[in-house]
Amino acid sequence: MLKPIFAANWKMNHGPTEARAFLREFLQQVPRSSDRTLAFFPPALTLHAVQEQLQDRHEILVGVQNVHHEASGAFTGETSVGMARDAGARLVLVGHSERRHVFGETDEQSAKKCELVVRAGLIPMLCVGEKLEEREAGQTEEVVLRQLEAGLSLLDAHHAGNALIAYEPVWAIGTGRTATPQDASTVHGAIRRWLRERVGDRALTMPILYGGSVNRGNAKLLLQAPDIDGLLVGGASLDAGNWAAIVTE
Ligand SMILES: O=C(CO)COP(=O)(O)O
Repeated sequence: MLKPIFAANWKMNHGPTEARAFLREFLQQVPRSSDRTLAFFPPALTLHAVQEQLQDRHEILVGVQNVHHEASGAFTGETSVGMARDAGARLVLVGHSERRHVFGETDEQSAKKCELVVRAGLIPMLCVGEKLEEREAGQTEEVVLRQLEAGLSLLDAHHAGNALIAYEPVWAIGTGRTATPQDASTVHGAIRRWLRERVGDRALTMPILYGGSVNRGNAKLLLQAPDIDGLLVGGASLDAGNWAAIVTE
């Protein structure tokens, strides 16, 4: 079993002041441990405050929730991967379902983002997941593997093998409806088999995270299921005490 990764995606929550208060409380409750990896994806404007609070805890990874698919230019309101790196991010979420379905991000853009992220020396966490109607039509694997293939298409096997993958079924995100450990594990297994074709045995140690209505009641069971190597959590990561309990239980 790989060392579990607990990743908090704060989405558009927690400005710098709230983030500082969150981390003061969280760090008191969560001692350093080599048994797990922790990561935070705060909003871009909060990144600096998070880095400041984590200055003695370099083992905790910090990332951004998105970058633009071009390296620089006239893109008002956007963040480039170079800026993310300069600000201290080590990870970048790519292709999150809200980027895809609320902001219309395409597979091609996800691919370009992954390429820029890797070139900048950062690590992409590529998010994939099917919509409810796709699941009901029996298309889950087809959709997930298509997104995976497209997202990693511009990377060589070495860099693709360094990516992190997050399976987040769209119907489970923020809905209180979690995939069962068995259902999630089946999809993770399909992802791992596909990755093995693409990057060889490196796929055996590539973390595949599950996300979608993870909470204190289901986190452990999900992590016990085969091929689920970590959790990418939205709502349940917003309260310091609750998130501390999930990562330490
Ligand atoms: O989108 C998610 C994490 O990236 C999941 O969000 P929730 O945990 O709120 O369902």
